[in-house]
Amino acid sequence: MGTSAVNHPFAQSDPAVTAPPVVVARGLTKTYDTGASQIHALDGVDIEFHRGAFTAIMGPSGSGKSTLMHCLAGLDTSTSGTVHLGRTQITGMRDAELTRLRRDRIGFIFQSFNLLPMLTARQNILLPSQIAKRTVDRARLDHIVDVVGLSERLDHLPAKLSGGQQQRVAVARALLNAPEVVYADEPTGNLDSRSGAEILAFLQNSTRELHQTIVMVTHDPVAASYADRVVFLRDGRLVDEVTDPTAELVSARLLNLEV
Ligand SMILES: Nc1ncnc2c1ncn2[C@@H]1O[C@H](COP(=O)(O)OP(=O)(O)OP(=O)(O)O)[C@@H](O)[C@H]1O
Repeated sequence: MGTSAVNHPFAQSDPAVTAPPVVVARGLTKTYDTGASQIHALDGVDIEFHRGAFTAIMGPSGSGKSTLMHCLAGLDTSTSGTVHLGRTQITGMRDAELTRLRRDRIGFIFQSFNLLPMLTARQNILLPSQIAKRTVDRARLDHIVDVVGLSERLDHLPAKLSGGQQQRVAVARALLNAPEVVYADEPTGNLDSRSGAEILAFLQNSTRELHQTIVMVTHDPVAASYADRVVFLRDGRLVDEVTDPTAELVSARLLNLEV
């Protein structure tokens, strides 16, 4: 009797391998024309992100990490190539459509938290759902707030919260709507190492428990080690990839790219 890939126990249990891709980019390029010369910020990137997988994007400064994330998330337009979110091709969409798509289907976590200072933690978490006139899943809200340890602080303004607590609010806000993908741009860049580790553990748990798909840009090999997979960019091209990374392995691969 033959064994098919579908029946393989590891293939079935590894979401990074078996789940259909949530985000697919093909032949993605982004060229800046500076007059005297052209900068190829992205130079033909093909990449997929699968449901429930936590992926880190790394690479030397100027390698194209932010450009890639912005093009994937519909925050920037590519010069050529395609990006799909599920069955939806987002390249070529008009601004208004992109705004709706980002609001309804994508979660964002930024280095600088991006909370509204006049709103409490609870109001910040609920704001995107209110703007989108979405019914809030109360059980999911309670679960997420509980997991990130914000239950006692929901009525605080951001100014009364530590950086780590503010980022937990941003994580809860990003996860509440169960978006198809969460993009995190240096989410621990402004945090001390303990708060950073907590945030990364929450992100990691959300992929395991809630099957959340997360794509994170980071400079930090320790942060990247929380991911299932690390992809490396150099000069706008994908040049390396590691699964089940350790901080040491990621550091060594990065060092290779910088020489
Ligand atoms: N608006 C722009 N005009 C011209 N060149 C740009 C522009 N934005 C980015 N670039 C160039 O595109 C390339 C990729 O930039 P990008 O910010 O994506 O890199 P990065 O890997 O995120 O860098 P860092 O780690 O320093 O944040 C760099 O050479 C950068 O100088």
